[in-house]
Amino acid sequence: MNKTANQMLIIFGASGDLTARKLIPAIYNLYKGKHLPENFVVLGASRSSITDGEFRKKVVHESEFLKSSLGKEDQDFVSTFADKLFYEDLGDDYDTDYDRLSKRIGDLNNKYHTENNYIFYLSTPPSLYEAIAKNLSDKGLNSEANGWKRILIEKPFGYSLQTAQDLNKGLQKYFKEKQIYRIDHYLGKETVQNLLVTRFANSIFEPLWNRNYIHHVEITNAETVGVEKRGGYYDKSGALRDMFQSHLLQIVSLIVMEPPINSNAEEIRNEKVKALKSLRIMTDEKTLFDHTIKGQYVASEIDGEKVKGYREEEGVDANSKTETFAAVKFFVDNWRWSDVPFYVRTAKRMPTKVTEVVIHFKTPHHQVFKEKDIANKDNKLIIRIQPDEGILIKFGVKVPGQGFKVERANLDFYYSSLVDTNIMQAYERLLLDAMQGDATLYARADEVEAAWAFVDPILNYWENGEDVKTYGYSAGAWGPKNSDGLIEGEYTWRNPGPHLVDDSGFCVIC
Ligand SMILES: NC(=O)C1=CN([C@@H]2O[C@H](COP(=O)(O)OP(=O)(O)OC[C@H]3O[C@@H](n4cnc5c(N)ncnc54)[C@H](OP(=O)(O)O)[C@@H]3O)[C@@H](O)[C@H]2O)C=CC1
Ligand SMILES: O=C1O[C@H](COP(=O)(O)O)[C@@H](O)[C@H](O)[C@H]1O
Repeated sequence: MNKTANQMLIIFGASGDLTARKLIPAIYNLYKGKHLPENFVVLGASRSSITDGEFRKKVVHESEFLKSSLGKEDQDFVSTFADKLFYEDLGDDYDTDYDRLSKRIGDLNNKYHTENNYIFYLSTPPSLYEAIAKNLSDKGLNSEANGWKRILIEKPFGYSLQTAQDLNKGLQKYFKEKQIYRIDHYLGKETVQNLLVTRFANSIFEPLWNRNYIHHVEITNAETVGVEKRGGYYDKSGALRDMFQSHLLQIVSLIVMEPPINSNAEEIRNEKVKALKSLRIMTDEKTLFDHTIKGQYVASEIDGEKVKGYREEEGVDANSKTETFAAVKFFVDNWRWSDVPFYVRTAKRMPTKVTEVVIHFKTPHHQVFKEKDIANKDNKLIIRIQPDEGILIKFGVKVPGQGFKVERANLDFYYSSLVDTNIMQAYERLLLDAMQGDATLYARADEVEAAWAFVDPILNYWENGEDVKTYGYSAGAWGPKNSDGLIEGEYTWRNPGPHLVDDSGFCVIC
């Protein structure tokens, strides 16, 4: 295991949702699991005027997010952990505020011997990232002359290719690329990382991992929740920016990439960038019309309870055309993947929470046994990212008895069946990696830009195209009805669902 140096974590946006919901619980679990260095403190910063004690009360002692994961035995840990947390408020006058912040960092560093090693975690609105980086630089807090300095930013990394490039340039004025960590929490999920191991630590999959044997690739990311309290943010973002550009294209890059020469961060990221650059960019309106589907959930009942439509959600425009469902078909222009379609969909308010990758293998080129249903005849490798993390292989077996009737059987592996395995949550894993200076699971500037280059034309078309429609789907259904037709031939999504709205045709809501 790598050694974690003594250090300080400075969280900007410490009074916000992400800090309370994800960051502090993750740091607490690292503390409890003895992964933190001996000398470690957290300094929270934001404009809210609160004391160290009030901060500790909010994010530790009275935190509903921490409470839910605490057992009786945790009480001792909780108070010693809380003692490691501090808070400094920032007003709107950056000069004096950052002077004060800089002095506080220095004082804590001297008192708690954190050896001038600092991680600045920016959990603020993204519009502040560059300004914060500049302020830190103005105070010399980016200098590695004495101790290392890392800056960690949350998605979204831009709103388009242009804004992502501007953000990258803006940050790189003040921090070197190797100091910048762009967090994509899907890369912190064990099963996403396991995509690399499944492919490159086995000799049974990789020989088949190409156009000769794979018919198509299907990726589904479904959530049961709606936009919850993030309507204001989401309405300006939509599913394509919120999930597809980041998390889902990261998964795609791990499926598409060539084997890296070793597991070094730069080698893996070089291959991921090549993979993202090989996605065929869709430019003409006909292809964009045929290969993309945009949907939005409408009011419905789930288990007897009324559920709001997207347009009724707080913070959402009553005439919004923002998509809560996005499905895209695309191709990868390289030797390995030529002509293999990829189908990727993501949505909120679906019947179940699931993220999975399905590799559909081609059916045998000569039919020895007569099987009827082609969709059930193909071998499938299903990588369950969440929940029930694991891998399922579907293959044909003979039904006992006369003749050769073939049925699908399952070879099913569940991560939970591994003994003594404590699966770290994504934020724990990623924070620990950043603390140890391992950027393998962080997105590099060129990866982010390559993903935007693919997504930009779809967004432009969805926002400005003449024939674009936003199709309705009932909250709790598997998306708009016409999304079933996106997958060609005799195939469909692995879990096609009931289409509660207008089952006979399309329900267009714009
Ligand atoms: N919440 C989530 O689930 C996810 C969030 N993210 C990203 O994480 C980041 C934070 O999100 P979230 O916590 O939800 O947002 P919130 O709106 O809940 O929190 C934003 C924080 O930024 C602080 N802030 C605002 N202006 C300033 C300023 N000028 N200087 C310092 N601090 C400031 C706010 O505190 P104050 O008003 O006291 O200054 C608050 O603490 C965003 O970039 C978001 O996109 C990414 C994935 C998921
Ligand atoms: O980044 C985001 O991810 C969550 C889904 O994360 P998961 O780990 O629960 O799958 C999504 O709800 C949110 O809209 C998005 O910003």
